Amino acid sequence: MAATNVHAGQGGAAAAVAAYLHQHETKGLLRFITCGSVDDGKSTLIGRLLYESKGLFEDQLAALDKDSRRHGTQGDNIDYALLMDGLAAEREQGITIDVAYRFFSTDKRKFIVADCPGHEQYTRNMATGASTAEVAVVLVDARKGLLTQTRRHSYIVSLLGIRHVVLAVNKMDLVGYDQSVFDEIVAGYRELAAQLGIAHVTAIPLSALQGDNLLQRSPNTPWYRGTSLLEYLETVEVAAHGGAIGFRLPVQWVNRPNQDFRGFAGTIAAGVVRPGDEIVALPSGRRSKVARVLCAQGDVESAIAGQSITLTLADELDISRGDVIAAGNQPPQVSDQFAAHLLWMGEHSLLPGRPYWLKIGTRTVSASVTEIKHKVDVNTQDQLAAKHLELNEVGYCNLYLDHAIAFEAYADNRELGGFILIDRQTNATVAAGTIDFALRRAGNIHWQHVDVDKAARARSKAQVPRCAWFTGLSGSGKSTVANLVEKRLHAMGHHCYILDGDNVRHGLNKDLGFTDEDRVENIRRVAEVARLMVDAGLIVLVSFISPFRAERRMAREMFDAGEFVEVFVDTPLAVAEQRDVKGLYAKARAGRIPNFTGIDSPYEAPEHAELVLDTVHETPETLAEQVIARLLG
Ligand SMILES: Nc1ncnc2c1ncn2[C@@H]1O[C@H](COP(=O)(O)OS(=O)(=O)O)[C@@H](OP(=O)(O)O)[C@H]1O
Ligand SMILES: Nc1ncnc2c1ncn2[C@@H]1O[C@H](COP(=O)(O)OP(=O)(O)O)[C@@H](O)[C@H]1O
Repeated sequence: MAATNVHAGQGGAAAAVAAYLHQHETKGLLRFITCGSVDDGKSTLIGRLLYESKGLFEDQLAALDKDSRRHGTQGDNIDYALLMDGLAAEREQGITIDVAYRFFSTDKRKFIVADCPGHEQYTRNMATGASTAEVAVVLVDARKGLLTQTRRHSYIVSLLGIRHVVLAVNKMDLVGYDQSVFDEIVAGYRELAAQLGIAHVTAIPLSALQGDNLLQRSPNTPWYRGTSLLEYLETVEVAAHGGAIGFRLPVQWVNRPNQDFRGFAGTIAAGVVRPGDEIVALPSGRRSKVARVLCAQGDVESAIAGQSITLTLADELDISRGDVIAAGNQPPQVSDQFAAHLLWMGEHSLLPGRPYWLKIGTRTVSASVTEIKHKVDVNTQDQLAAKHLELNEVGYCNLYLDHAIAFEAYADNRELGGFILIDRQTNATVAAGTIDFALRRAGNIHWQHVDVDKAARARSKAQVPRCAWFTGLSGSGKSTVANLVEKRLHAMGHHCYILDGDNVRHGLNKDLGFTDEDRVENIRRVAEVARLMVDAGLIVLVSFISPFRAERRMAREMFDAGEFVEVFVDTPLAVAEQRDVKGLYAKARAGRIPNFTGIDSPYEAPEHAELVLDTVHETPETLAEQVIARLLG
């Protein structure tokens, strides 16, 4: 028996975990999570499991060596990934997760326990701990019975696809080992489990403190005929996720040491592979056959889920990191739109329409939530309307990706169905997600070919289409300068159009106000319109406050290189407020306009604008000339 301890966010874990797993290599591994609060006796239970199993050693491990596990390097340690894979990849993104991993083993199995504290940050902590666990031990205090937190934890357990739950009814000694107390709690829990779709529930009466039914059956509960907790953990059969589906290899890197060898390396997410198997590379859909399957020791006859391999193929296919090589006769789906659950972990709320990085398997693409269908009260599972998601909230959302990816429903395969969302400015992990299904409309909408293209339209107008994107505070001078620019360009015979916030908000965007989420949508829509206008060959002048960097960046990325010219109308707040052309600042200061930019709603100044206009020292005419020079240059 051996046990060791590692805290996520601390670590040096790579080497220690690798060493630990190697030492017990021949035994099966079970990952489980414990949920419940300290009051329920969770610490006692875990401590006792480790202690009573004898031979305990505890070892605090030094800080995680970030470099050692940077993705895409050859040095990625596979055993380490065993622990840190899946949703747990967020640690790399700098999120603080309060999950303690402990390791111990018996003669029969080795175990990794993710111990998540039950307090405040439960959602993201549990998401982290549960994302790789096969079993959840849900603790209940026999005196208190099922609590809101039992419901909450069980919901997250079910959401993250844990199929085996141990209902550990603890502190049985304090209710006199009364069978009726136990039976009542179990009956209540079975009802809950049925609602949540948890298939396998095993209830065990325990006293963590006294050791009843922990390692052996206790004489204090003669009416209980089941196994002890440890026996259960040693023997429970957990079918591998994705066992029924075909071979899937998310490609981690392409190994090309010389011209003669081109291998695709990664960890098998599901299924089995053998030389000669038909495969399909996704999302490209190209087909070939497996030539060789290589493990660390060299060529092998077959490899299975969980193993790290390098494949070579019979044909030269263009496959790169992030692609999925899959069984040719049983490929996963490919889509760019999904319905998914999101567990929001970000300090700032989720804003529909804002692009985030979505990381699934080894692939990273840009994605945004197009709609929050509802959020879920994690305590009651009630579905509530929502415009945004806050820290620790769970929402059911539609997502749109800028590239199609190979995926599987999370219920079928955690590797290809679980993802994280990453904030593009801060690189922090802001959500864990589970794919439910692809939206059918994704497959039904295709790009329609048109014969007259942007270049032809631009030629007929004898101009280079561009988008000048004016951003700045209200009253900074966006409209004034944009107007002058249009007037002059028009006089020169150019084809222009001004999209002004005030005007567009009277029509296309009249349903939007000034909350963060409405501003995100406001900018998304006008950026799409501007893009269409540039595609039509026009020079477009967008004059919106556009206060957030994320949306200005999104707008920029909609255009071809050189088309987007960000113009920062750089007027200090004090100056804009003094001008107060429309009297809005006075109203905002008087508290009559909530969420006013610069007053109680942020303005994030551009960091890399193509042009910065100084309206304090230059005249509008001079500034207009600067913009024109840039647009026609
Ligand atoms: N709460 C609040 N905050 C900021 N601005 C407000 C607000 N309420 C009304 N207005 C008026 O709306 C104009 C800004 O609209 P935009 O579409 O450019 O704003 S944003 O880009 O969505 O932030 C802005 O026009 P400009 O002064 O031309 O910038 C204001 O006149
Ligand atoms: N150098 C300058 N550039 C632009 N506007 C200026 C300048 N100096 C003073 N102003 C005045 O500032 C105000 C800017 O208002 P506006 O153009 O409507 O701003 P915005 O569109 O950014 O809300 C106008 O009254 C304009 O005359």
